[in-house]
Amino acid sequence: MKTSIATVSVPGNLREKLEAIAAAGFSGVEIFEQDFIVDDGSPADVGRMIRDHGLEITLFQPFRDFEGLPDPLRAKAFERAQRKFELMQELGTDLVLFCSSVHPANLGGIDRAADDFAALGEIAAEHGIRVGYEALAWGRHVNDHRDAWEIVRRADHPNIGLILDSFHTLGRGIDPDTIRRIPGDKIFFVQLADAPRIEMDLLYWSRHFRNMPGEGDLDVLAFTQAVMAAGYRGPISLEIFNDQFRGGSAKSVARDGYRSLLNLMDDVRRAEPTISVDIADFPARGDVQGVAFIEFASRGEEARALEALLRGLGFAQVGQHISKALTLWQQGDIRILINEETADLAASIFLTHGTSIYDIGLSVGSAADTAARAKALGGKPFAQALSQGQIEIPAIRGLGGSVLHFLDGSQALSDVWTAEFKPVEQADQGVGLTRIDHVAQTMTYDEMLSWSLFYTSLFDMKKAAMVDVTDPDGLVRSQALEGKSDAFRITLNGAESHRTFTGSFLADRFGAPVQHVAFATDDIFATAENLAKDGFVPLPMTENYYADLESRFDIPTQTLADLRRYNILYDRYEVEEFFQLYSKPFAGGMFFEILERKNGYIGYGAPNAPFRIAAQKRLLRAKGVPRG
Ligand SMILES: O=C(O)c1ccc(O)c(O)c1
Ligand SMILES: [Mg+2]
Repeated sequence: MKTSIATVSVPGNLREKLEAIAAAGFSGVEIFEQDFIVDDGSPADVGRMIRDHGLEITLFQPFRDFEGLPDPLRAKAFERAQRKFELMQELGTDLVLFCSSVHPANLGGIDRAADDFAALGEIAAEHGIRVGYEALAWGRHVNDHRDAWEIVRRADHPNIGLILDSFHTLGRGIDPDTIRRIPGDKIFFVQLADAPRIEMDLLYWSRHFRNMPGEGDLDVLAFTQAVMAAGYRGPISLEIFNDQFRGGSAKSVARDGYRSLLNLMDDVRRAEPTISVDIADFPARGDVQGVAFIEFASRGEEARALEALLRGLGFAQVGQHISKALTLWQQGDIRILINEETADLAASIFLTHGTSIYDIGLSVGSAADTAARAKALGGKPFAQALSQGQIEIPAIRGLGGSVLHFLDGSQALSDVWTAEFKPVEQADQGVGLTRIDHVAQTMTYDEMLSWSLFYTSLFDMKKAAMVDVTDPDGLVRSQALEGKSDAFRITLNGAESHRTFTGSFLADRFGAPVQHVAFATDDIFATAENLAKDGFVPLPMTENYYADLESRFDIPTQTLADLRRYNILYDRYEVEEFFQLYSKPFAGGMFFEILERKNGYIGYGAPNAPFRIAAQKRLLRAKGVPRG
């Protein structure tokens, strides 16, 4: 299968676009005319440059406002078309996209348009060119692929075919299964785009908000299944108009595009196994069964401070690595590693960013399969030299350089804790923390789609609704991703301003660092009591907060007193209840959360977030940001 992307989807000048597109793994490219015009090379030069990148020009586009015009406009449109055919010959491509006319003088009429295309087909044939007709969702008379198909059918010319674009079909709410009745050989080209479901003018929506398949809310899968079921076997191409992408990095946009396209085509063959999809086989999305470990890069004083914090939270040092400066801390099913190595990735991360979580271990069904899928979708495997006695654990680079390790129940991997670590202390009950409820990653707002695509293409995870969290100094958007079971949840927090608590943490980190980890307990009051005995001081909440809780919810007097006493935050939805408490920020803005979910509460306490952030900022402003 030819994988293709339109130049308009990728930022940069034409050369930068081509470089990124080729590097991401695409085999073809749609040349958006503007991108060609702004280049200073001749058509032949540009064509050569594209082929030198190992890319084929799959389509030249768009040609606007051709059909349905009265003379002399009609004659002028034919003349314009002829010039573009000549240009295409020099560029070295034979397929052009004509989009349905928005011209005020367009007279309409299916047969008039069909006659225009039949006549155009003759000229196209003389130039060895094929013309594909696409219904723009906002076309003046033709805005539905079924009408565009009727025009192509009546034009009845071998050089005239149909171009389908998922946005125009799905954006208008047209049933994609209507594509199944179109002969596949008359579909000349297929463009894909997704988009978030927002009520707005179609043209504006299309030109500014499209995104990669899987990043939005449209049923691009059903559309692509229909196209393939119709017998289409040409290039599948991404055509994404998106303001954010235009200002982003060419490399990342192209990489996300490739990931999204392969992920989608894999979904197509799994959803409808009778469809043959010509891409290499790779394993299905895995189910994540939980967070097996989180690993800090730290050193010296900062590492001692972190150890003290972990002890205060009830963790015991259960292991010392047999050959590395690596300690293992445990409570319940929670494992935390502190890496003080001076020569590997942990070292370089500590030196540049201070104490950070740089590695997350996930428990999956098959570690090898998960790593293979990640690689097939353009992910980079991660490997460091193994020290003596170390087990090789499959790992990949996350976006932005962090690391994900995969553990499973296989003999070799499940032995890692006993094989690689010498016992130090016994783990006891601690303060009652049982497991990691979620890991919260921080990123710029622009990176959120990349990360949600990264996780949802790799794992069986669903996106929860986006939540706005207000910080005194800006907005933070929060998106939760959840596995099939609730064993693995991750929240992506996108900061738009560096003055937010999230944004200021991000400013001196790299990639999309973990800012907080939430531990679950089955009894938060008992845990809080244990913590108090151990001298742990939680993030203090204000009296105003508790007065407001009292006014909003009917809370028994004793419970309310306990919430106040232990600085526990509270939320309720019908019978579902949620309790949270926080550590004070450490290491430049990281923190731990302790939570209890009751009666199936599935959220993250979003109503409490502004109060928690204000409390964190109050502390930081009072003391400056302690690093250790
Ligand atoms: O927004 C547009 O004008 C436009 C142009 C060409 C396309 O293929 C398309 O889908 C939209
Ligand atoms: Mg299009």
